[in-house]
Parts: sequence; structure tokens; C-alpha cells
Amino acid sequence: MQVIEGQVAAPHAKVAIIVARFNHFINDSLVEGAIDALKRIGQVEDKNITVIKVPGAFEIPLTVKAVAESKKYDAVVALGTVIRGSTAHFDYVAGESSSGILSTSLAHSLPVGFGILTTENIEQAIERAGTKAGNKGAEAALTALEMYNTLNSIKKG
Ligand SMILES: Nc1c(NC[C@H](O)[C@H](O)[C@H](O)CO)[nH]c(=O)[nH]c1=O
Ligand SMILES: CC(=O)[C@@H](O)COP(=O)(O)O
Repeated sequence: MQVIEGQVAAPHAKVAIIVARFNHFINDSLVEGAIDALKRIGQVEDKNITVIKVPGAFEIPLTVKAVAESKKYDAVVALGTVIRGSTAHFDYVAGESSSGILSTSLAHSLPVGFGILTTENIEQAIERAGTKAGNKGAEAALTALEMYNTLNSIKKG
């Protein structure tokens, strides 16, 4: 029996972190967590990490597509925060962002760690950006590295 399970260490991986400026006071902590996890746990070299800033979560899928088409990166970490307001705007931004990221990841076989918070309020976002519920940026970063390794192991057989 063969078991394929990716490790998180990926010293030579080139990683793009795509982060929304909208709600940047939360997203800054997600980026901090992602970079810490990439370097400290994933052993990714500083020179192999690129941070790409975009206006909002809605713009992240197009940016993932551009990153994929550049063929310069092995994995992507998508970071942002969508907080529910009074209208249906939340559903469009959160829904289209996540479905766009997934479809682009599948179309290009590019591992993308999904670190976009979709919360009812600011408190829930703060809790997930380095306080009591951990740091979803770090989780997304490690997931991207693990999937990079898993896909490579599948290719090698
Ligand atoms: N409301 C949130 C947004 N809205 C902005 C959109 O993402 C987009 O930039 C705009 O509609 C122009 O295309 N973005 C977030 O990341 N988080 C939000 O809560
Ligand atoms: C993404 C959102 O839900 C938010 O920023 C928009 O708030 P509102 O629905 O009150 O316009």
C-alpha cells in the first residue's frame, strides 16, 4: 500500500501571497501569519515570497489567474476579509471570490491556500487573525505548501 501525504516543508517553493487592501487592518495580521508560517515551518526562503496587494477580495481570482499564467509561482496564498454588512453585497463578494479562486486553482492545477475570512462582524475577524481562533493566514499558507508537495508526489508516482 502506498500513502501519499504532503509535508509542509517546501524550501524551494516560490509562493505568491495575494492580499486585499479592503479591511487591511485585519489582513495585515493574516499576511504576518502567512509569512511566519512559510518561513519558520515551511522553510521557504524570503526571496521566494512575493506579496501582491489588490483592492478587495473580489479582485483576488483575476490575480490568481495572472499569477498562474505567469508560471513563476508554485503556490498561492489568498488572503482577505469580507465582513457582512446590511445588504447582499457580502454574498456576492465572498461567493464570487471563493468560487473564482477555486475554479482558477482547478483550471491551472495551482495550489491555492484559501485564507479569506467571511465573518458576521469585526470581532469574528479579529479572532481569526492571530488571536483566540488562531491565524487563518498561517493555516492557508501551510495548506498551500502541503498541496504543492502532494501534487508533486502524485506526479512522481
Ligand atoms: N466589502 C468588501 C469588499 N468589497 C470590495 C470588493 O472586493 C471590490 O474591491 C469592489 O467591489 C470593486 O470591484 N472587499 C473585501 O475584501 N471585503 C469586504 O468586506
Ligand atoms: C462586503 C460587505 O458586505 C460590506 O462591506 C458591504 O456592506 P453593506 O452591505 O452594508 O453595503
